[in-house]
Amino acid sequence: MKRAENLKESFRYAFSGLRYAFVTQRNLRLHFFTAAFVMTLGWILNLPKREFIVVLAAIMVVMVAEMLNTAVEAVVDLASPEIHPLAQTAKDVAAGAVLLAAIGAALLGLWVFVPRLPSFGEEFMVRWNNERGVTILLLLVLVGILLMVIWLPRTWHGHPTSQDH
Ligand SMILES: Nc1ncnc2c1ncn2[C@@H]1O[C@H](COP(=O)(O)OP(=O)(O)OP(=O)(O)O)[C@@H](O)[C@H]1O
Repeated sequence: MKRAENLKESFRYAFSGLRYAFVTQRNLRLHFFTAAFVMTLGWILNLPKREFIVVLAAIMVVMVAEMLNTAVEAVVDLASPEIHPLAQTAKDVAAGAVLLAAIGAALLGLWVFVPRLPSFGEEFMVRWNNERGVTILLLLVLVGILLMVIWLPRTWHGHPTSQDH
């Protein structure tokens, strides 16, 4: 069995896992783009700090659930490559956890953002007039993430089991 020799190695393996999940899991990439979009929207709408933190926590819960789901899928495929009812249970329950987290985050997002959307145009103009540089930078970052979400999987073959799901 391969073991991490020190803290640096542990981080390297952890980052490798993050990269693997990001590159191979379409849903995780979608969550990542949604997170960037929601945070930009929150910044434009001048969301109070406390609400920003709650939104951020919900985003993290969804992403962590998606990564654990990916780990469960890999372990199940290793332990039971053939069809088995328990393998199905494990994968379905893990997928259900992601769904639950995503529904919670979506409801929370609606609750926080919908009442503020009517003032979007006004708030955007305030940001645009006072902080044009940051606004343009954030919009460019969003486009960059979108391009990365679309193109990254085609350029990375760094893991023996990497394939787009
Ligand atoms: N070994 C197995 N035995 C029985 N059912 C399985 C098995 N592997 C997968 N399934 C069923 O197929 C579904 C899809 O499994 P799969 O491994 O393709 O996940 P996936 O669609 O790639 O998930 P994701 O989109 O999150 O990556 C599972 O939820 C489960 O119901």
